Amino acid sequence: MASNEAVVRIRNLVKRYGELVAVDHLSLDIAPGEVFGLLGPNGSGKTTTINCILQLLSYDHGEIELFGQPMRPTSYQLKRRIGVVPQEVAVFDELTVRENVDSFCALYVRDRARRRELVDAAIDFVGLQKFEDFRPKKLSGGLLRRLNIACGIAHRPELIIMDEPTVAVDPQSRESILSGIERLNAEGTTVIYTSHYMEEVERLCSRIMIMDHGRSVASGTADELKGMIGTGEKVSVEVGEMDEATLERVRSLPHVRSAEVDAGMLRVQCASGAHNLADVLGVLAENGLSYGRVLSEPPTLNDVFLEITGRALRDEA
Ligand SMILES: Nc1ncnc2c1ncn2[C@@H]1O[C@H](COP(=O)(O)OP(=O)(O)OP(=O)(O)O)[C@@H](O)[C@H]1O
Repeated sequence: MASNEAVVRIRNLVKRYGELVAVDHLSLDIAPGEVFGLLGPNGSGKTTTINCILQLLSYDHGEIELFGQPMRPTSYQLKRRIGVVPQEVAVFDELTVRENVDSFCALYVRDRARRRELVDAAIDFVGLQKFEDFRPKKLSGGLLRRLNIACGIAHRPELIIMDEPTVAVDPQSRESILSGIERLNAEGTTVIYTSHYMEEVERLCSRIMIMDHGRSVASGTADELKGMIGTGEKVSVEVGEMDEATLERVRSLPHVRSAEVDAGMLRVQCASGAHNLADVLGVLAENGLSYGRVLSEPPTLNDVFLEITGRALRDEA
């Protein structure tokens, strides 16, 4: 494969469940070494897209290529280059942690000595060394998710597809999962990461596609996506009391969309533009108002989703 050839290429993918169009003319290209994020609320079509890529679902229309070759249900040579971490934990209850990882790895690697090395590395990677002999039922939700990941990555795939791997995990396991993905990517692995957590996608992903109702509503880097909208930063200033006339002056600043005082904090939503924070503080100073803490938060991917679709990302989460 030429180094700049897309690892994943999708053109005009359509998947219907009866009347419902779950994926609606979706196209994307993922380059080698990217962490590509599919971000969207529940039901936006992320899992369906993944399952189409993996040929676990038949689809109505479109083309899917992996590593420059058409992906078919029988493309076993391509499938062995992919590691899948499904949304639902899929491990064998009767096997221990080590036996589980080994049995998934054995689907691709026959040599026992090599497999032992890979299984050791995968267990180390997710930090389950102390739990090697445990059966899944004895593991917490977070540890189970880590086992799910070890099973998906042990054979060292070039492309890893992770479908919401941090849903319902404790903060420690979440951090372990996220930093693990960063390490895999640093080693050159391409990753597709689906989530409805914008903070995770923003931290991990080099590019993001925001999905809604099976369609791509926007895609780009996090900065590019935020640059597409008119929403700017949220400025919060600890003011204690504030008179109505000064508040009105803040409201009349050119880039201010709304301003209100709530529990001693002045909260200002700005449109994108330069000097928003300085302008707000300038009005306070001119009117002799002293202030305490000042916080300026840039727009989030939720603001992007909200501005494009009129709904919050987590409405249905
Ligand atoms: N087997 C199925 N039969 C009918 N409708 C389905 C089926 N699977 C998914 N859907 C519907 O297709 C749409 C897309 O679902 P999908 O699971 O791909 O979304 P998602 O973004 O992955 O959401 P989630 O985070 O909940 O998994 C939803 O409206 C869902 O209800």
